[in-house]
Parts: sequence; C-alpha cells; structure tokens
Amino acid sequence: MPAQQVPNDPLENERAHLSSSRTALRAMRADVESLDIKDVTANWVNAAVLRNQIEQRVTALADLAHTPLFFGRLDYLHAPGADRAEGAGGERFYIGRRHVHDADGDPMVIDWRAPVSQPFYRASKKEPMDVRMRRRFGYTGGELTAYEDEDLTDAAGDEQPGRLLRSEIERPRVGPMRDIVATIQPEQDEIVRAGIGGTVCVQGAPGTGKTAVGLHRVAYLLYAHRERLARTGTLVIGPNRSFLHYIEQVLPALGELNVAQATVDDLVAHVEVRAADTAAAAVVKGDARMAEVLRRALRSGVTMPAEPLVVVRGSRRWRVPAYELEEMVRELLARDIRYGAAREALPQRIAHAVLVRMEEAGEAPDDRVQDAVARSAAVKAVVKTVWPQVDPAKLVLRLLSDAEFLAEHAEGLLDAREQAEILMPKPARSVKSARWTAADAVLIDEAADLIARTPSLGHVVLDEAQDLSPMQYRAVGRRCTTGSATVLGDLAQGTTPWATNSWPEALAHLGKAGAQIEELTRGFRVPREIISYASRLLPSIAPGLAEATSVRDSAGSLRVRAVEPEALDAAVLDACRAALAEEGSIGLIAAEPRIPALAEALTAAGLPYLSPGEETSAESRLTLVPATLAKGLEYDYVVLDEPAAILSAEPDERTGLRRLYVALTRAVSGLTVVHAAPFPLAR
Ligand SMILES: Nc1ncnc2c1ncn2[C@@H]1O[C@H](COP(=O)(O)OP(=O)(O)OP(=O)(O)O)[C@@H](O)[C@H]1O
Repeated sequence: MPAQQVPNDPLENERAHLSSSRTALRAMRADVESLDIKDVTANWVNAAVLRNQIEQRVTALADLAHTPLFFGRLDYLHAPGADRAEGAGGERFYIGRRHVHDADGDPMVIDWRAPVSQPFYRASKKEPMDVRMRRRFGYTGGELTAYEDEDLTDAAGDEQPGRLLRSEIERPRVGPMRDIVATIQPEQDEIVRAGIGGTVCVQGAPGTGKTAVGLHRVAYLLYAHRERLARTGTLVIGPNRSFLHYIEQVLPALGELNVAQATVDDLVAHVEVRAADTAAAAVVKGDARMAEVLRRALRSGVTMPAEPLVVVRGSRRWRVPAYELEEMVRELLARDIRYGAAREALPQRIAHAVLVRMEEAGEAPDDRVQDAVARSAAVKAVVKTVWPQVDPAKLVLRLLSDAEFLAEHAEGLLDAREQAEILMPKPARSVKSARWTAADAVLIDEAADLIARTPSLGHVVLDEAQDLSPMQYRAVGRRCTTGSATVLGDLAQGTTPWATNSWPEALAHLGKAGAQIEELTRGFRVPREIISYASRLLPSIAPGLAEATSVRDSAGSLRVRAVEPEALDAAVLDACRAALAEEGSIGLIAAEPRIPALAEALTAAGLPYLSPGEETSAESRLTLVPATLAKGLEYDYVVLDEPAAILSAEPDERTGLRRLYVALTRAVSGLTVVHAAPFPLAR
C-alpha cells in the first residue's frame, strides 16, 4: 500500500508508512490475543496446544523497540507476477523482519524471506531483476532518520555500497550477536536461500559471516518449509555454551523461537564425562575406523544356536532343529538392519517356522498363535542366548577395558600402538564408575545407533565444523540422515588434534558426500590491517586457503606493543583502559594459564570483567577470554596478551599458531597485541 502522501517530503512519507505499519501490527497482535478458542477445541490437550501456538504467535508479533519494522523498500518496474508476489497488485514493497498487513489484508511490510524480497539482496545494476530503485532506511534509536536510494536502471553508475549500508555493517557491538537481515550480501544470500534438499558446506575466513549466514538460513528454511520442519525439527550445533549463548538471540529476533541449540557433547550425553583423553587417544577414538570396530564387537555377541528349539503347546511338542535356527540368524546378520530391529524380528521368524510345522501337521493356527509362540518362554530363551540384548555403554566399556576383546575386533583396523592408546589406564568395573571421556561418549552414541536408529531431524546447522573428529561427524550425520545440513567452518581455525584438513572428507563422514562447497572470502568483522597481519600465519596453518579481504579499513586499528616481562601485566591493563575509553565491547584474550594472574590484576586495578557467555552491557563491557574459548566470538576492541603463551599452551606448533590466528581475528574495530616474549609471527 502506498504511503500516505505528503508532497515533497519523502522522509515524512516513509515515517507515515512506518507509523501506520506499527498500528497495523498492533491490530494483528490484538486479533490473535482476542481469539476465543473455547468453541473450537474439543479437549484440553488441543486447547493447550492451540493456546501455546497463540502465545508464540503473539510473541512473534511483538513490535520490538530496537528492531525497525522495515529496513528497505523495493520499487519494481512492473508488478511482479501473481505467482511470486506476496503483495501482488502493488509495485512498491517495504522489506522487514515480518509480514504486516492492514485491515483489508493488503501487505504493508513484506517478510525478508518472501520471494518478492529477494531482489533487495541480489539485484544489481547489471542484473536489476525488474527493480527500478532500492531504498535503505537508517534509524536512530527506533526513529526513522535517513534513507538512501540506488537507481538500478542506471547500468553505467557505480556499485559501491552506500553510506547507510557501510555504517550499518560497521556499527559497534555490545552484547550478543545480532541479525544481519538488513545487510545480507549477494554471495551470502545465495547460501541463505539454497534449497532445503541439499547440504551446503561453507568454507570461510574469520568474520566472513558463516555463523550469521547459517542462522539466517535456518530462518529462511523455516519460512519456506514451515510445516515440514515443524514436524521434523531443526538444530544449530555450536562449539560450546558461551558460543551458543552469544548467538541465541539471533533467531528469536527473526521471529523463530523453535530452533534447538546444542554442542556435539550435548547430543551424545549418554554418560557423564569425567575425564579427558590424551590427544593421541582422542585421535584414535575419533577415527572412523572405530565405527567398524564397534560394529564387529556388537555382532560378535550373536552366537549360533547349538540346540534345537522345542515349543510345547497343549499336548504337542514342536521342534525346530538348530541348523534351521542358524539359517534364520545368518539371514538376519546378512541384512542391513539395526541390531535391535533384527533382535525383534527373530522371535517372529522362529514362531513362523513353528507355525509351518503346525500347518503341515494339519492344524490351522492363526496370527494369535504365532504371537503366542513368539512370546513363549522357549523362544525367548533362544533369543536371549543367540541374540543377546546389548547396552551400548557396556559394549564400549568392554572394548576399552578388555585388551583381548579389543584386539579381537580391532584386528586389521587398529595397530597394537593404537589399541594400547585407547585402553583405559584403570579398567572400570561398571558404566557408572567409569571415567568416561568426551570421545567415549561419541563411541557410545555410535554403538547406540548400531542397535537402534537415531531419529533424524529436518535440518542441522553445524558451526565451527572444522574441529570435529570423523566419529563426531558421524554422530551429527545420523541426526540428519533424512534431512539436510549446513556445514560452516574454516580449515585454518581447526584447533583440535583431529581437525579436518579437507571438506570433501569431512562431508563423507557426515554422510553428505555430494554436498555443495562454497567459499566466502569477504570479511565483515576484522579491519583490513588486522586481517592481513593475521593472514601471515596462513601459509603455515592452512596452505592453499585464500586470504580474506575486509570491508573495514579503519586505519590505526592494529597496535603491537613490546614490553619487558615485568611490565607485561601493567601494559595489558593500560591497553584495556584505553579500549574502555572507546565505545563497544572489549575482549582481553589470553592463554588459559595466564587467566588467573590477569583476573587478579584486573580486580586489583578495579576493572570489573565478565566471563565469556556473560552478557556485555553498557556498564560492563570487558570480558576476560581464555584463547580456547574465543572461537566464533567477537569484540569491538581486543587486547591480546602474550601470543607466545598462547602457542606454548597448545600441544603442537600448528595448533598453537591456529589458536593464535583465531585470537587475532576477533576484533571489529581495534586490536592491541601486548608481548614480552618474542612475537611468534616475527620468526
Ligand atoms: N552482510 C553482513 N552485514 C553486516 N554484518 C555482517 C554481514 N555478514 C557478517 N556480518 C557480521 O560480521 C561479523 C562476523 O560474522 P560471523 O561471526 O558470522 O563470521 P564467521 O565467518 O562465522 O567468523 P568466525 O570464522 O570467526 O567464526 C558478525 O558481527 C556479523 O554480524
């Protein structure tokens, strides 16, 4: 609907449209709130479900004070075809986070995910997509204060991003991650709107928007395939709690409240993890060969029947010879079905054999007789010995604590050194008392899936995917066997001993070998000077990867200060104070072993600080971040403490340099490196 006309003042027109859109949104919300469900619900369960849906709809229709109702406008040359137009009939569309319509049902704001909104992200002067003009709006504290137009019909004009777009991208950050819906770039939009059927893998340098793209893709898929995904579910997997906390506001801000978030450890939490593996042990446990070891070990519990089965019914005895039982067992073993499913099928097979005999003897047994035979004590006893029930944790415990059992099933797969590596130092007596590690839990998950199929979700987003072991990829993969995935990562940021060196390999472990691989190289976080400084590490940590470019060229963003060892802490505090004088969030990143000393120094200096995952606010803007938790996070200003200590806290040089690369690429506006030991890059 066109804005109310106020001649010659376009900004006033736009404000008028904003205010009437707000009124319309309020009316939509009031409509939902006033729904009377008494007459339409037959029972209390339906009523509860419906009430819950209504509550969610009301929440989704909230007019959030700090998120403008629309951020852009498209003026089409022609009315888009009725088939793709959410708002057919008009040729001007306001693009926002959610759909708003007036009392007649005419659209006032179009959801950014609707097909008609797509040119807002993709149209260019070269390919205007029938758009005459794209307008972006600028807001100050919820007030519409500016706009900026691009005339897409002028093919000769220059394509530089405008001032509003630049300032939106470069806005300082405080608090958790925010959505980028107003400024998604064309190369990002292609990934966001990729079809639900295929898995997409994104390799991207630090700050190229991988996480942002993954989250917006979830929101897009939920819009385009709402019913399907409501049934099957969606899940975002991140590296740790503080990361999940950092991103958890993005989807709700986009109106999506039903997306689960978890770490890989959460997914496989079958046992309590109370110990840590050595790197060498974890590498072996995370290797895909372990899947075959587990499969063999599980199936080794199946034994061939030595005795015939005798079932007594009334006055008659029915006998199935051992060789016939063995045939059934072999046939089930040869079939590609889960251990548990085969175990359930076996009694019915045996009962069927008994029934055949009854029929041959002239009886006319029906299905109920077959069921009764299948449940008879004699058949149960055969199944119990031949195809025993297996507890996945007990199976893994036995493999890891019984050298002979392991050797038998790892034969030809793991060599003697590898077997010795994964055996528990002190064999545990029970699943409860075992000192399980994170990698053990993944093995248990694999075993559990060999026994009973893990339910699959509709779509899984896997962030920081480079750090997963092959066995972890398998654990994630089985949660999207019938769905698709978005895999996000950066090979240069792999800091686990098992980090992947190749996406095709990782995708094969995930069970999505055919996935499309995209690369993002335009950086939105790290200023040019800092990213090129950090990129000097690339040849050592990930040869072959392209250096990222940057949309930010804030000069003076990098400072490197060399100090005497005794002056290190004081210099770090100085750098923190200087950063606190600026606007935005501050991350003091340091090697794990340096954290206690720095915590003490900050407290003594009267500088309050937060832990990663705690929300920054205007009053509390400094976070003390162990380098091991910095991945995926960002701060306006970063103070990096003693890089050499970050290196020496890691088991090997490559991991150390990669950890340093991660730490160097967290800053949005400025980075100060303070070092007493020689700086690793200088060598
Ligand atoms: N199109 C965009 N417009 C505005 N900001 C953007 C855009 N794309 C990314 N950003 C911002 O850039 C920053 C980095 O994005 P993000 O964290 O998604 O990058 P990443 O590739 O996942 O980085 P890392 O490899 O460090 O995890 C975020 O603040 C994000 O909001």
